[in-house]
Amino acid sequence: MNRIPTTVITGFLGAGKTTLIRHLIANAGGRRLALIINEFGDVGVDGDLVKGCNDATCPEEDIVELANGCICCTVADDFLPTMTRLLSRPNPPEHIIIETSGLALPKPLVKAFQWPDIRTRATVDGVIALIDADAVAAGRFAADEAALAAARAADQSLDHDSPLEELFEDQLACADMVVLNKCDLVETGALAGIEAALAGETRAGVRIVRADHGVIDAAVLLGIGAGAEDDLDTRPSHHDGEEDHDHDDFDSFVVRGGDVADAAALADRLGTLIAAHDILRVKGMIAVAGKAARLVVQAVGPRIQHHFDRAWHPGEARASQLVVIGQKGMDRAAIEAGLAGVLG
Ligand SMILES: Nc1nc2c(ncn2[C@@H]2O[C@H](COP(=O)(O)OP(=O)(O)OP(=O)(O)O)[C@@H](O)[C@H]2O)c(=O)[nH]1
Repeated sequence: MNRIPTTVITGFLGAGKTTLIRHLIANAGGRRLALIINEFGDVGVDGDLVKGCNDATCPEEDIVELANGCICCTVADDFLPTMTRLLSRPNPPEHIIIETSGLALPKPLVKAFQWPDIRTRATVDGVIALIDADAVAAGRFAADEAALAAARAADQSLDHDSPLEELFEDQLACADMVVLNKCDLVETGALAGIEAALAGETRAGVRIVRADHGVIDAAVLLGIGAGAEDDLDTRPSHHDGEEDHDHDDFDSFVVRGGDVADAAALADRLGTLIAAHDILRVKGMIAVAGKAARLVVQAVGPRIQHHFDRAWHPGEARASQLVVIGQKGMDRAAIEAGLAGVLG
């Protein structure tokens, strides 16, 4: 029986997973795709952005959102039933793409493909780890050795690396292919050094491919034929042997508002708040006063981008909402207060 190939796209918050998937859908070479999109925050922004593509290769009914928690922790409750439903359709997709949340560990998801109900009908064609070249160059995943030493001194039982570093390593160690994305933001001369460092974290023989805006040929990404669920032992994780893991090191909340009078002032305020607080990622949709289109706002680390993506649909409530994801303990009240003045 032919098993449906499934590609798992992993990568830290804001690495460019949704951007890559949008390009893949638009250039799928006629393959009928289904998409499972997982997000850490309560509001599904990525699903909305991908549905906005309106591409016949991946119609809206073939896009399933699993918001509200990382897929690695909701495997049994959310992922397995969703996958079973997709596989049981009278006309199942030819290839399934799963976008994990930026904080998800890929290994528990791959392991789910060993479940009896799934393993006869689907296989993991490949795990693709997206790496934000700009963030690596800025040292955002490197451990803050001084802070770690201080934390260990305060708590003798602390034996793990920084949460960001551990996630980064887990995602790389599970990969069949690494995409070094956002190369446009880094000096070309620095890329070879980044690649050499990444190669030290991957399994032997894993290819590293450079990209801007996730532009990679579908033939490179799909059809790897890895069968990743069959060689999990070669994919080490910091959480091997643990019954359970959590994402306690990270937190997220949603800030809502109405029509925003001044989008530039909002971006400025976001920049100030990101610099002052432990914010890792902000994304959402904004209603701008006097504009028929909605503004998509994206912040990855200190870099903030915004663009109008489409007109508000008739009957759709004009509303502004931003998902904020950061390190545990970020000052939510101060961030909310900071945004309140500019969020309408
Ligand atoms: N300059 C540049 N920006 C990029 C590139 N790829 C993605 N971006 C931008 O980075 C931001 C985040 O991209 P997404 O595709 O949403 O990242 P993601 O990995 O899906 O984010 P999460 O789902 O929140 O983890 C967006 O503003 C993108 O436009 C790239 O290669 N170069």
